Amino acid sequence: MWEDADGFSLLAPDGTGYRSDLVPGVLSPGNPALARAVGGRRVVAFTGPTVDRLYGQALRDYLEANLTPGTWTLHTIPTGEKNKTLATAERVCSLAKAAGLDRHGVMLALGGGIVSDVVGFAASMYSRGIRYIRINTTLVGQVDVGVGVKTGVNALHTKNMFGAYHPAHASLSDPSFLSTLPPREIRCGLAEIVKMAVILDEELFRTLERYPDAFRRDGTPTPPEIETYVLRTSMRLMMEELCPNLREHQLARLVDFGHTFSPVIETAGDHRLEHGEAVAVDMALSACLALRLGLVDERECDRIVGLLARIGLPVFDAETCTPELMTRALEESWERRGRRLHLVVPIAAGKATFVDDLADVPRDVLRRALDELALRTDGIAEGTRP
Ligand SMILES: NC(=O)c1ccc[n+]([C@@H]2O[C@H](COP(=O)([O-])OP(=O)(O)OC[C@H]3O[C@@H](n4cnc5c(N)ncnc54)[C@H](O)[C@@H]3O)[C@@H](O)[C@H]2O)c1
Ligand SMILES: O=C(CO)[C@@H](O)[C@H](O)[C@H](O)[C@H](O)COP(=O)(O)O
Ligand SMILES: [Zn+2]
Repeated sequence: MWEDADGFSLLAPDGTGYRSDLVPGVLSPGNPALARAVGGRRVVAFTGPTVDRLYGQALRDYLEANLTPGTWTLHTIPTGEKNKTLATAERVCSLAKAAGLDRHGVMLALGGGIVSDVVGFAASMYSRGIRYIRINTTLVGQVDVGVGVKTGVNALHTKNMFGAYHPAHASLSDPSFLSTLPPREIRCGLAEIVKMAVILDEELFRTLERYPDAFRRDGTPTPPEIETYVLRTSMRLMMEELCPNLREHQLARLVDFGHTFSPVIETAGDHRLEHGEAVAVDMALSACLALRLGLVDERECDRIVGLLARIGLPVFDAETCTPELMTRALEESWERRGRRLHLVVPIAAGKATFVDDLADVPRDVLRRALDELALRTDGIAEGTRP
C-alpha cells in the first residue's frame, strides 16, 4: 500500500490492485480524472434523488463535455437503507441492459455508501462482472466504502446479506462534496473515523478530541489542513488494514470495531438510526463491555464514549439496546464469523483487541454494560451533548 499526492494505491498479496483518489473539482469539465478512468468506454451512471438535485447537472455537463455523444446515460435510483436491495440492484442491471451496456462498458455510481454498494454489486454480477467507478459524495463514502472492495445489498432481514468483493475500476473522492452534506451525515462519517482512531491511532483520536466539529459547516470551524490530515489518515489506515486481508479470509478484523451489535441496532430499529450512528452505539457498548471485562480502564472508556457524545453521535439506543437483542447480535456475529465471536474491544484510545468466544461475554456482564451505558447516556443528555 502506498500514498502519493493524489491518493492511495493498494496491491494485495493475492495480486488485486486498485487506487482510491482524492480529486478536488472532480466534476469540473476540464478535470481529466473521470474521463481518464472511463477511457472511452460506454457509461451507464446512477445517482440518488438528493445527489441528482445537487450534482446531477454537473455530472451531465461533465459527461457531455468529455464523452462521445450517445455513449452515456444517467439514471436516478431510490436510496435509503430500505432500498439497498436485490430489487434495486436488478433495476440497475435492467437500466444498464436497456442502455446497451456491454462487457467492456462501465457503471458509474455518484453518491454515498448506498448507491456505491448497490451499483458495485450490480456491476459484480452484470455479465458476470464488469467495471464500475465510484464517485464518493459522503464522508462515509470517502473514508470507508471508497477505499475498500466490498459491495452488497440487504436481504433476509440481514445487512449486506448478498454482496461481492469487487474492487472499483476507479474510486474518486472530492472533499468539496462534503460542503453540502447535512451535519447528521458528517457525524456518521466521523463515527467510522473514530473507529479507525480507536483501533489504531491515538494521535488521530486526540485530533478528533480537539476538533469534534471537523467537516461541519455549522459548528466551530476546523482548519482545512486538519480536515485534510483527518481524511487522509483515516483513508490510509483503512487501506493499510484491509490490504493483507482484502477478501476477509481472516475473520478476526480490527476494522469490525463497531460492527458486531450495529447490524441488529440498524435492522431491529427499522433503520431509524443510520449506519454510522449504529456503529457509534456499538463502539460505546463495546467499550463498556471491555471495562466490565477488565480490558480497558475507566478513563480510556470515558474518553471513547465521551468523544462520540461530543461529536453528537448517539451512544445508546433504548429501543434496540436490550439484553435480548444484543445477545442475538452477538450470536449472529458469531455465526457469520465462522462460529467465533471476534468482538473488537478497545484497550485504550489507539489500541484494541479481540474477545474471541461467545462464552467470554457472559449474559450478566452484557446486562451490566448495557445498564451502565444507559446511565452514562442520561448524564450526557443532561449535560454535555451538543
Ligand atoms: N462497502 C463498504 O465497505 C461499506 C463501508 C461502510 C458503509 N457501508 C454502507 O454504506 C451505507 C451508508 O453510506 P452513507 O453513510 O454514505 O449513506 P448514504 O449513501 O445513505 O448517504 C447519506 C445521505 O446523504 C445524501 N448525500 C450524499 N451525498 C451528499 C452530498 N454531497 N450532499 C448532500 N447530501 C448528500 C444521500 O442522499 C443520503 O440521504 C450503509 O448501507 C453501510 O452499510 C459500506
Ligand atoms: O460498514 C462497513 C465498514 O465500515 C462494511 O464494510 C461492513 O459491512 C463491515 O465490514 C461489517 O462489519 C462486516 O460486514 P459483513 O461483510 O459481514 O457484512
Ligand atoms: Zn461501517
